Amino acid sequence: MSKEPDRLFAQPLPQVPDFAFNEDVVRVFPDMIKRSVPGYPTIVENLGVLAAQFAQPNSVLYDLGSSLGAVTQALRRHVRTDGCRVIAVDNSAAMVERCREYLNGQDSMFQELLPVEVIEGDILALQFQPASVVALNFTLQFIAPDERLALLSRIRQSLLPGGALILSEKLRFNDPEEHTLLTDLHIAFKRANGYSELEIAQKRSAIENVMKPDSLEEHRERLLAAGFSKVVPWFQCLNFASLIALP
Ligand SMILES: Nc1ncnc2c1ncn2[C@@H]1O[C@H](C[S@+](CC[C@H]([NH3+])C(=O)[O-])CC(=O)[O-])[C@@H](O)[C@H]1O
Ligand SMILES: O=C(O)C(=O)Cc1ccccc1
Repeated sequence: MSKEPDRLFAQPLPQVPDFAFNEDVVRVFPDMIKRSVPGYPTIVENLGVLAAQFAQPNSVLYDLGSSLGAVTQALRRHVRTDGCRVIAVDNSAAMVERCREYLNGQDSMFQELLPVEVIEGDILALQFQPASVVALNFTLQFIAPDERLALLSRIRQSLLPGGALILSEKLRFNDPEEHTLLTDLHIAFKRANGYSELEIAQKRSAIENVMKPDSLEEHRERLLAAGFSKVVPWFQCLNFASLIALP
């Protein structure tokens, strides 16, 4: 994994452009996500453990919005179920290119890993195959809000009995006091990880047009509307959470 530190927003920018998953972001992404998302390493590692409980023989495990394939690597490390394969999908060409390199690296270091296919494409246009695990690890928040229900409904339709969707997201909170407290604590987390006030402010303005978090209640309602029968939060650290949704 690239060890390059994230300094993308360290210098004052005359105008902060909208955040995009381009080559500059790809270069620093492992550092950026670890220093920006409290609990990220715990979520990724445990996603593999969870997936192993839901994986069904001869089915697909999807990693949607796979970025550099951290979730895909965890799935391949933990799932041993017969006939499973991983399909990782991302619409950033720069992410997909580097993801394939990292997965080749994983293949050369470990034996008996699940087969994997990395697709460069829009998850909104994907034809889903029968799946036992679908991971949306901090991806749904980048999908246009009016597309989210239809996507979750298609995922629900593709899920096999015994399978699960694992959905991780940044949350907003309807209670203003709770929202402010957890947002301030998230800023303190970023500061503690070496980000300056300028970096925090410029990153915030870069993502505010492209990343639209929902509340836990909105997630639950929409997942039920999409046909899921049960929604179980299994992790929360500050304003970041991960949910298990059962078909
Ligand atoms: N419509 C779309 N179709 C496909 N990919 C998309 C789309 N929209 C956004 N993406 C992709 O979703 C990913 C979101 S990052 C996921 C982290 C990863 N899951 C991880 O566990 O390391 C989250 C973050 O950076 O906060 C990016 O790679 C986008 O290109
Ligand atoms: O950086 C932030 O404040 C975030 O909310 C998370 C994030 C992490 C990586 C890319 C975009 C957003």
